[in-house]
Amino acid sequence: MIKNAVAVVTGGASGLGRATVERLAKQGARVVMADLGSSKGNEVAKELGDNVVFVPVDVTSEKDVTTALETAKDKFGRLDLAVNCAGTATAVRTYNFNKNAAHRLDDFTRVLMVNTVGTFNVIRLSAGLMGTNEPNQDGQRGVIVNTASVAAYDGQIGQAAYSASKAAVVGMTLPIARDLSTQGIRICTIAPGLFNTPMLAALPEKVRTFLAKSIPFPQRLGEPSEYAHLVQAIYENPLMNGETIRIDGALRMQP
Ligand SMILES: NC(=O)C1=CN([C@@H]2O[C@H](COP(=O)(O)OP(=O)(O)OC[C@H]3O[C@@H](n4cnc5c(N)ncnc54)[C@H](O)[C@@H]3O)[C@@H](O)[C@H]2O)C=CC1
Ligand SMILES: C[C@]12CCC(=O)C=C1CC[C@@H]1[C@@H]2[C@@H](O)C[C@@]2(C)[C@H]1CC[C@]2(O)C(=O)C=O
Repeated sequence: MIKNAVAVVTGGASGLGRATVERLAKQGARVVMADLGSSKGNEVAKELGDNVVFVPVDVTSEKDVTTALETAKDKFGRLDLAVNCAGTATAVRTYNFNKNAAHRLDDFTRVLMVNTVGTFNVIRLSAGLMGTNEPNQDGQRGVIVNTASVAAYDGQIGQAAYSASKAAVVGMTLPIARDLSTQGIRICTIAPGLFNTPMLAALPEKVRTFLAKSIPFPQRLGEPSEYAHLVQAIYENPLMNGETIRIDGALRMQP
C-alpha cells in the first residue's frame, strides 16, 4: 500500500512527475520532489503541504541525487519508491540536407545524459538506500519506476537522440530487475504515449491536435493523473517486475 510509503520523484515539479507527487501525497505517502533548481519545485512543494519536500537536483549529478536520498532518510526515515520522470526532448534530424548541417553531437549527448545516464544514476543510488530497508513479508525492500516513451519503439523523424535515450531505459529494465532481485527490489518502466504536459504544450496547437488524432482510443492526449495511477499500480502489485508497460491508447506513432 502506498500510504506511509516514502518516495523520491525526479522531474517532480512538472507534468507526469508533478501528477505523481500529487497522487502519492494525497494517498498518504511522503515524497521528496527532486527537480532542477530552476524548476517550480519550491512553489509546488508549498502547495502540496508538509509531506512533500523539494530538493534541487540535476539527475546527472551523483552529489545532487545523494543529497535527495539523504533527505528522504533524514526527514522520512527510509526510501520505498523511486520514480524517474526527469527528462528532456529534442527534435533534430540526423542530417539537415537543406542546410548541409549534421545533428550536433552535444545535443545528442545532452539528451542521453539526462534521460539515460540520469535515470541510471538515480536507480543505482536509490537501490543502495532501499537495500538497507527491512524486507516486508514478501521479501520486498523497494520499487523503482522509470519513464521511457513509445518513442523507444516507434521514434518519429527528428527523434534519434530521444528514441535512443528511451530505448536504453527499456533495455536496462530487465537486467536491473535481475541485478536487484537478491535484495527484493523491483523495477518497471512505463512507456507513455502522448500526454498533456508542458513538454507537449510547447508544440503548436495544430501539431498537438494532429498527434491526438493519431491515437486509436481514447482519441485525446493522456492526462498526467492517468500516468500517476499506473505508478501506484506498479508499486502495489508485487508481481510486476522487469517489464515495460505502454500507456498509450494503442498509439503506434507514424514516421
Ligand atoms: N509528455 C509526453 O507526452 C511524454 C513524456 N515522456 C517522458 O515523461 C517524462 C516526464 O515528461 P513531462 O512531464 O511530459 O515533461 P515536463 O517537461 O513537464 O517535465 C520534465 C521535468 O524534468 C525536469 N528535468 C529536466 N532535466 C532534468 C535534470 N537534468 N535533472 C532533474 N530534473 C530535470 C524538468 O525541470 C521538468 O520539471 C520525461 O522523461 C519524458 O521524456 C514520455 C512519453 C510521452
Ligand atoms: C517529434 C514531435 C512531433 C512532431 C513535432 O512537431 C515535434 C515533436 C517534438 C517533441 C516530440 C514529438 C513526438 O514525437 C512525441 C514526443 C517524442 C515529443 C516529445 C515527447 C513525446 O511526446 C513522446 O515521448 C511520445 O512518446
